[in-house]
Amino acid sequence: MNNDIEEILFDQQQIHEAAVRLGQRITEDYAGQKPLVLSVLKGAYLWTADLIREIDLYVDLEFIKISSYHGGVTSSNEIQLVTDVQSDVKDRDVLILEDIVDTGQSLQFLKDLLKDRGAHSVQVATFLDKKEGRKIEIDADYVGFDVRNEFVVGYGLDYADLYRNLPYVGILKKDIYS
Ligand SMILES: O=P(O)(O)OC[C@H]1O[C@H](OP(=O)(O)OP(=O)(O)O)[C@H](O)[C@@H]1O
Ligand code: HPA
Repeated sequence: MNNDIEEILFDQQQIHEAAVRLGQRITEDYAGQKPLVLSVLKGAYLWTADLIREIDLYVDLEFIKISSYHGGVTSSNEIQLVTDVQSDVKDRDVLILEDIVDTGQSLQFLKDLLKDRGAHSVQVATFLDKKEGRKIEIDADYVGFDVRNEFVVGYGLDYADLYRNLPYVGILKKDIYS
C-alpha cells in the first residue's frame, strides 16, 4: 500500500500539531458554548478522533454520511445523504468536521441542510483545504493544512474506499487511477 504513494505531504507528527493548533483555537472561540460537533463520514473519522480530544469544552458529537465521489477521483455534482444526523440541530452551534474541502459541493450541501433545519450557527473545521479545486465559492473557518491540487489519500481519505488507514497523507501515484 505504501508503494502506491508518490510523496508524503503530512506525517503523524505534523497532523498531531494541526489538531492541537485548531483544538486550542476552537476551545477559545467557542468558550461558554456547547457546540454540536458534526463529523462527516467516512473521511473525517480520524480527524474527528484526534481533533475533539484537543477541544476543552463540553461538546455533543454527531455523525452524518454523505457521498459525492463514486469510486473515482472526480466528484459527481450530485451529493447524496446516506446516513442522517440523529439529533435536532435547531438552534445549535454546529461545527462541521471535514477531512477535505475540494470542489466545495459537499460543504455547501451540508451548510444548506443545517441552515434549513434552523441551526443557530454553522462553522467548519477541515483537515485539508484544496482551494484550487473549488467549483463553489465557499470557505472553511478552520483549516489544518492547505493542499495543492493533487489527489491525496490517507488519514481517512480514500481512493475507491482504500488507503484510509494510512497514518499519513500522501499524493496517490497517477498510474493507480489512470
Ligand atoms: O469538496 P468536495 O469536492 O465536495 O469534496 C469533499 C468531500 O469528498 C469526500 O467525501 P466522499 O464523498 O468521497 O465520501 P467519504 O468521506 O466517505 O470518502 C470528502 O470526505 C469530503 O466530504
Ligand atoms: O484529494 C482527495 N482525496 C480523497 N478524497 C477526496 N475528496 C475530494 N478530494 C479528495
